[in-house]
Amino acid sequence: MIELEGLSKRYGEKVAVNNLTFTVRPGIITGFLGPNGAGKSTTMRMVLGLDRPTAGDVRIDGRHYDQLKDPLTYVGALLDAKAVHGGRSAFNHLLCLAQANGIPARRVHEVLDTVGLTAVAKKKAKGFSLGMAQRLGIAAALLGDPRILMFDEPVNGLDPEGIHWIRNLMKSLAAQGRTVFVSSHLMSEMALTADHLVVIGQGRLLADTSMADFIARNSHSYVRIRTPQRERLLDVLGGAGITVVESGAAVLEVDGDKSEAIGELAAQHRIVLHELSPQQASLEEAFMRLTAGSVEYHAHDGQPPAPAGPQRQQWGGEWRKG
Ligand SMILES: Nc1ncnc2c1ncn2[C@@H]1O[C@H](COP(=O)(O)OP(=O)(O)OP(=O)(O)O)[C@@H](O)[C@H]1O
Repeated sequence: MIELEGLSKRYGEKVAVNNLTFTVRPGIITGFLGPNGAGKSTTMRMVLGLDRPTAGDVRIDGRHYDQLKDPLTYVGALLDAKAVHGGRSAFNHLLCLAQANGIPARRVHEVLDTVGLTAVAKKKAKGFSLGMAQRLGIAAALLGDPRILMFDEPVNGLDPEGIHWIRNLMKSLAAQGRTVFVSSHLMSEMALTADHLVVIGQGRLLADTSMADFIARNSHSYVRIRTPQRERLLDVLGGAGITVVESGAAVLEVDGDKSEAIGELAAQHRIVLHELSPQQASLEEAFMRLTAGSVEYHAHDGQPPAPAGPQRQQWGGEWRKG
C-alpha cells in the first residue's frame, strides 16, 4: 500500500500539493487524475523520496522510501521516460539499475522481453522514439518485480497499439495482486483502465472514489428514440408522465435510464420504434466540471470557463437541444 497523510509541498509561494490524504491499495489500478499542474508528479516524486514534503507523510508498506532495502524490489516507477543516459544501450541501462539494486542480470532479459524491446536491446537509448523510451521506462519499473508500480502519464505520446499494450499490462499487474498507481489528465483513458480514482486540482483532493461510483454519480444517462410515429409516442409517453425532449427533427430523448418502460409502452400501443438506445454523457465532461475551479491554465477561446462543482441543470446541455 501507499499511504499519504496530510501530504503537502510548497515551492516558495506556490503550494503544489495541499494536505493530501488517501491510500493506494493492492490488486486494483488506481487512477490519479488532475489537470496540468495539479500536483500529480510532485506527489509521485514525494512517494519516491525525490522531493521532501513540506508537511505530512507518505509511506510505502508502512515505511519511508529511504528506509526500503533494495527499493526497486518494493516499488517500480516510470516518472520521466526520457530520463535515461542517452549514450547507454537499453540493456546496459537496465543492467546498471539491476546491479545497483541486487537484482540478477537474467531479469534484464526478462523485462526487455516483456516490454518488446529485445530486438533493440543493444541500441543506444538516445535513438529511441518516445514510445520505445516509455517501454524502456516500464522495463526499469518492472525490473525488481515490485509489488507496487507507479506510472506518471504512461500513455503520453503513444500510438493506439502502445496505449492498448500499456492498458493490458497494467490490468495484468493489478490482477497479480500488485498495487498500480497511474497518473493521467485524461478521464476517458482512466475510464477504460482504472478501478479506483483519486482526483486532485491545485494540489487538493477533489475525489477519492471507485470508478463505478464516479460513473454512477457523474455520468448522466438518457434514452435516445427514433420512431416514424412520433406524435403517437409523444402522447403515450406524456400520458405515462415521462418527459420527452425533442432533439432534432427525428430524434426524441428521455432523461434517465427508462428504455425498458418506453419499449413496453411502445409495444402495448403498437408503436414502431427504429431506435431505442440508452446513452451516457461523457465522463470527460464530468471530470472537467469537477476540476473546473482548479484548472491553472485556461486557453482563451472566447467561452467563459465552466462553473465549478456538479451542476445538475447543466448535465447534457450539449445534447438537450429541444
Ligand atoms: N521544482 C519546482 N519548482 C517550482 N514549482 C514547481 C516545481 N515542480 C512543480 N512545480 C509547480 O507545482 C505545481 C504542480 O506541478 P506538477 O508537475 O506536480 O503537476 P502535474 O499534475 O504533474 O502536471 P502535468 O499534468 O502538467 O504534468 C505546478 O504549478 C508546477 O509549476
